[in-house]
Amino acid sequence: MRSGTPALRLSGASLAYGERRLWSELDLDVAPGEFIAVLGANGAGKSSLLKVVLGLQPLERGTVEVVGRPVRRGDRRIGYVPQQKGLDPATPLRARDFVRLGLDGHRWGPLVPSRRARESVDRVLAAVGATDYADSPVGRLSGGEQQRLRVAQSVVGDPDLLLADEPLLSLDLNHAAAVSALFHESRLRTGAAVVFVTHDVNPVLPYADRVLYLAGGRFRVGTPDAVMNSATLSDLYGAPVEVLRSGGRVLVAGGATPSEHPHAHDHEEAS
Ligand SMILES: Nc1ncnc2c1ncn2[C@@H]1O[C@H](COP(=O)(O)OP(=O)(O)OP(=O)(O)O)[C@@H](O)[C@H]1O
Repeated sequence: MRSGTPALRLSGASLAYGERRLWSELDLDVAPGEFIAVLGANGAGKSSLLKVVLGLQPLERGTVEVVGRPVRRGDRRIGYVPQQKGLDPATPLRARDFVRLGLDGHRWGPLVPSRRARESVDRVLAAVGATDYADSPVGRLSGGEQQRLRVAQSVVGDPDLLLADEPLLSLDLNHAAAVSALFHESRLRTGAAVVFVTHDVNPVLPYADRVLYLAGGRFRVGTPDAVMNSATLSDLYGAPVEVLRSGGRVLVAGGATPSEHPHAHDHEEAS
């Protein structure tokens, strides 16, 4: 990785499906090793943002680069945890082989046996608490067990950029904490940047350097304190939102519906 080059750079980026614009004029640099939480209501365009970075969805306007190069599909520099869906029960892979695909799934032919690869797989399996079911067929595992394997697969290849789409869904508290900590550990160890889509900021509050909050076509980006407060979110939603802090947790109250017709260029770096 070239030093000083952002792991992810979006410049003047707008995304639309037909007539419907999800967000626009998004400028965002994510530094190597940075952890950014992406929040927002259902349909705000969080998953779509990840699809843009994966080269699966073209921008309407603007540019997107991963470590200084335009995005392309199948970029091995990116680790990705897709939004949860069950694996086919008939999938014959064992858990450890599924994780191993994150190391050499792009190669044709049989997996190359190597001690280093095995150690890497064992390390991430342990980190997500999957050692006990490492040799079980993935299709027979529970949703949460499969989800932990997806997380392990995304980090095992030491990518420059980690994209995770609601990776804590259906995880119990202990495993959610382990998964958040694994992303944090990855960025410390390898300098990976982490873009973490979540409905709840609390599990990642200890790690998030910044929050990108999408709502009604607008956004705010800044430190968690700068974004997760009543004034900033009320302004973003154009309706009263109350942000409460209790015991180190952030609670967002208020049934705000983002404006369907946001003002043009209404976004800013919160400070
Ligand atoms: N390929 C597509 N074509 C047309 N519309 C799409 C497409 N993909 C997503 N959308 C729509 O764009 C909107 C944003 O979807 P997206 O999945 O990015 O939202 P999200 O913020 O991740 O939501 P959630 O929190 O529910 O996962 C949704 O209303 C969705 O129906």
